[in-house]
Parts: sequence; C-alpha cells; structure tokens
Amino acid sequence: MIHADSRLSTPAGPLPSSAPSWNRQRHSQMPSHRYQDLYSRVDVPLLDRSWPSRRLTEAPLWVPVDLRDGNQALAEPMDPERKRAFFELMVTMGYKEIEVGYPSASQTDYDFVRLIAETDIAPEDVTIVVFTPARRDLIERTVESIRGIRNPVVIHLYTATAPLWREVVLGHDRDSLRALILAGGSDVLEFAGDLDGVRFEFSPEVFNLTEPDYALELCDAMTTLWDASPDRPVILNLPATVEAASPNVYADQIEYMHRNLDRREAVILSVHPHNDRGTGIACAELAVLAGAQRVEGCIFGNGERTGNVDLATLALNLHAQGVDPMIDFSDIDHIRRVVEHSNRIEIHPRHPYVGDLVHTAFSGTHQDAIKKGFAEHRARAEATGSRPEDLPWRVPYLPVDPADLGRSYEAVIRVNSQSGKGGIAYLLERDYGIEMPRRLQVDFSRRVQLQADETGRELDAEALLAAFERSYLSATPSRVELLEVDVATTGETSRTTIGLRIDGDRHEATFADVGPVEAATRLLADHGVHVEIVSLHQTSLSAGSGAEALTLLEIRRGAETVWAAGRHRSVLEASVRAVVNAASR
Ligand SMILES: CC(=O)SCCNC(=O)CCNC(=O)[C@H](O)C(C)(C)COP(=O)(O)OP(=O)(O)OC[C@H]1O[C@@H](n2cnc3c(N)ncnc32)[C@H](O)[C@@H]1OP(=O)(O)O
Ligand SMILES: CC(C)C(=O)C(=O)O
Repeated sequence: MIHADSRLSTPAGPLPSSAPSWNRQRHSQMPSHRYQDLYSRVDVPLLDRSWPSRRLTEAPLWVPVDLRDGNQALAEPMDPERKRAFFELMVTMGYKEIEVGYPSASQTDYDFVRLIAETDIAPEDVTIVVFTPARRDLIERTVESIRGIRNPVVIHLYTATAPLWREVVLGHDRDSLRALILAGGSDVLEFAGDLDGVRFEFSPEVFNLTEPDYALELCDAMTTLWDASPDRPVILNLPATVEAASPNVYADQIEYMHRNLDRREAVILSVHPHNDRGTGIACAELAVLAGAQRVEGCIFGNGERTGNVDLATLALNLHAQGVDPMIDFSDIDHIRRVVEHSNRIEIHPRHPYVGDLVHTAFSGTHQDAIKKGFAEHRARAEATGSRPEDLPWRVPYLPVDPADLGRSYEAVIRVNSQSGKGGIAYLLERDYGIEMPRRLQVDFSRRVQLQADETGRELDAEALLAAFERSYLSATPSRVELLEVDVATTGETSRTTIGLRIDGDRHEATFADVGPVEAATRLLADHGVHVEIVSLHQTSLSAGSGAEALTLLEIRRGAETVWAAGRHRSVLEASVRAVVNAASR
C-alpha cells in the first residue's frame, strides 16, 4: 500500500498531480451556469444516425431570403430600388425560388410583390415566396398581395414553437399553440387553397429548441391539413432560428424528422440556419447530409444578429469539392457590389470566397508554395496542350482558382515583412519579367525585409522594382563610368574597344577576341580595380511599353559574393554596365 504522503518523498521529487501545472486552468468569472437550461441541447431520440458517413454530391434547392429575413435585420430596410436590384441579381445568378418579402408587414414589401405580379421582372420559372405569421388578418393581406401573379408562389406560414417562446412570447401551451397554428393553416387554405400554382410552407420557428416529438406532431398535422402530395408537396422548413447547439445536434434533429415524418415523399424538407455560434454553414451542410433538400439563407450571410447562413459560402464550398452549385458566382465582385449596395453593409475582407484578402498570401512559405503551384499548373498545361482553366486545380493554399470567381491573380501575392524570396521574385517576374536566380532572390529578400521592417508597410511591385534598382542598378558615388563600348568583327576576328572613367581618369583599350565583359574586367584590372565574376545571368526588364536587357552579375568580395546589375536596350551594353556597376560598389 502506498502511503498518501509517500509521493512527497520519492527520490525523483513529487509525483505530478492529475493535471500538469502548465495545463491547469482556473475557473473564470464567467457566469456560464446561467445558460445550462434554456440554450442547452434538446435531446434527440436518435442513436443510429447515418449522416456522419454520407457525402455531399449535389446542390440542394437554394432559397435566398435576403429580401425578407435579411431585410428585417437592416437598420435601413431596402427601398424599392435596392430591393429590385437585389432581386434582379438573384435571378441572373440562377436562383429559382426567392423569398421576396413579408407583404403584410410593410407597404414596401406589399408593393414589391405587386410589382412582380404586374411586370415581367420575375421570369416564369422563378417561384416567389411570401412570408406570413399565423394571424388571419395578415394571412388575408398576404394572399391579396399575390393576386394575378403568373409565377408559382409559396405562402410561407410560421409560428414559434419552442418552450421559451410558448411561455414568454405567445402565452400558449402545446395544445393551444397547435390549435393556433392549425387555425392559421386553415386560413391559408381558405384564402389560397384554390389558387393555381400556389403551394404552402410551414416553419416551426425555433425548431432547434423545440421538443422533437412536438415538432413532428405539428409538421404532420400541417401536411395532413394541407393534404401534401407528391404533385403538390408541402415545404417543411426547420429553422435554427437562434443557433444554440453544435451542428451535430442540428443534424440529428433533421435526421430524426427526415426519418419520422408522415407523407415524406410529399414533403420538401428545408432548413434555415442562423449563425449565432458561428457554425451556420456547418449546420446547413450536416443538415443536408441528414436529409434536408432545401436551404434558406442570405447571400454573404446578412440576417438577424450574426446573420442567416451564407448561401454564397455554401454554394462555393460545393464548387470547391467538385460539385456544381447550380448558381453562377463567376463575377463575385459584381455580386458583392450589388449586395453591399442593397444591404448598406460592407463585406469583411476575410469573408470566405469574396473578401478582399481571401486570395492573398503575405507570408513567405505560403507565397513560395503558391508560386510553385502556379508554375506546376502552367507546366502541366503546356505538357498536355490544355487550357490552364480546364485543368484540375492543384495550387497549395488556394482552395479555388480565383479566376473561377472572375478575379485576377493580381492580389494573390502581396509583400510585407512576413514575406520571403518566393513572393518577391514572383511579383518582379509577373510585373516586370525579371527572372532572378535563386541566390539573388535570397540577397534581395533580405534587403526587402529590412525595408519592410523599418516602415511596417506593404511593398507593391513598383516599390520592389525601386528597391531592386537602388540595390543593384545604381552605384553612388560612382567610381567607374562607362564611356564607350564597341565590338567590331572582321571575318573570324573580333575587336572590342572599351572606354572607362576610373576614379576621374579616362582609360581606353582595345582587346582582340574577347567578349565585352572580359574586356571591361581586364581594363579595370589594369588600373587596380578587380572584379571577379562568379556567375552571370541574362533576363529582361519590361517596364511601360518597351523591354530592356538586364544582366545580373554575381561577384566575389572576399569570402562572400555580392550582386550588381546593368540594363540597356542591347544585351552587350547591359552586360558591360553590370560590370561597371559591380566595380563601382
Ligand atoms: C424569425 C423571424 O424572422 S420571424 C419574422 C419577424 N419579422 C418581423 O417581425 C418583421 C415584420 N413584422 C411586423 O411588421 C410586425 O411585427 C407585424 C406587422 C407582423 C405585427 O405587428 P403588430 O400587430 O404591431 O404586433 P407586434 O409586432 O408588436 O407583436 C407581435 C404579436 O404577434 C404575435 N405573434 C408573433 N409571432 C406570431 C406568429 N408567427 N403567429 C401568430 N402570432 C404571432 C405575438 O405574440 C404578438 O402578439 P400580442 O400583441 O398579442 O402579444
Ligand atoms: C421563421 C423562420 C423561417 C425564420 O425566419 C427563422 O426562424 O429565423
């Protein structure tokens, strides 16, 4: 038996307590216990869930609710012009079902539905959804708004069903609330049951905090009342109105409904996640795995509090997994401009797929990987004779090709003090055609890093070129100046004449059968200036309309090497200038 105190006297010192000291946390002052009841998970009677082993293989039906749920969250609700611009955008993007408003709530919303009824702004294959609470007067007004409309219409009836809402907001128990909802459903039937092309949708608002058996009972009662059939299916929309549990719980709730609903083949199972915990996207994706066929949300995720689920991210997540999202995001910046205009809310620079910075790498290793990925992509296109945009995408750190979204590669690599040689070399090559050998990249990136650290600023390609010129192309004060270089060839013999000013004195010599670089180094050596060339590289510099030759010289300085460059329209003179620059340093 080990005595309780024996651990204090082991030769190796005290035994570790159960939690190592580096990992021991104190209780915070956060009053988390206050949330244990209401917003804790609802128990779902589902043990053999099948959603975890499924995969997303096709797009669900998408229903943007920006003009209703998004709109009701705006400080300045959309005026008719902003509403119309947004609606027309959604139509062009390919949405086939659009919730256009809450016509009983405001004249603007009512008038917008009338505009759709009286003009051709909605193509015939677009279904129009109108939203109403379960109140007879408001249902009647909603039905009035859709009179004469040629498009298919969905009347969307909702009532909150969760215990807190029953108790605190509506003052109903389960039975009396069921009666209220069925009365609303009957009113919908009375006013719109005979209208051609009209279908019905029911949302038990706050479904995610409603007892699963009660939600099931209400949904089945509605499909019976509305006589759901495969020819006239009813949409059952199950909202996570205030997101309150992790996405796996929502998925369980949806799978439970999917498996247990009556008339399942006559039901379109829909979800409507919000994003209070920041997991709206995960909720929607898992819900689709769990049996949901339709998703309501807002483009870029506007909506009450932290927003509705973002339909753009959902669609582009599918795209990024090789599944056609069925919606056109090929000009994402245009979409963004219209959405920002209509909502009067700016999109965050890190917002998935659309933010200004989401296709940009500042950090060195990421830039290096992206640069190599682009080069591999180009090489594959050349090797297979394919267009780059047709090839499988294999660029590290870029989950989708920015070109798919109508973006250029301009912003993909940007340079600051966190950047490395790869990104710097990429920008100089992309914008000016300068191909730097690896050792020069190393040398130049050190200089850029110093400058970026000093200023704390980003350096664009123009600033990098200026730094390159300062580092390698200008030598002030200049010890050596090139006066002339001339190569004359007669038959097999060449004669190179070179004139230099060295430390103020003019020197000239002619050499037979040596190139201009050697001629220059010899003349310099004859006057005590030694330039030992380790390597020489030719590239070009394209600035403005013309291109110049650029010679890059690596020269020995004691135990180290340093770099100098020369540029000129002729390759020959560019090389001699590089030698002169090297000598002047
Ligand atoms: C989760 C969601 O997004 S739900 C949609 C929320 N959107 C909006 O509210 C935007 C538009 N709303 C409005 O313009 C107004 O609230 C209106 C026109 C619908 C109703 O206005 P008012 O008659 O002034 O009612 P008010 O908004 O103050 O209160 C809501 C009343 O409806 C009741 N109610 C709330 N939801 C529902 C519902 N789905 N079905 C029936 N009654 C409801 C409430 O219990 C409350 O009743 P009470 O007055 O007897 O206490
Ligand atoms: C009533 C539904 C559809 C809703 O808007 C929500 O729950 O957020």
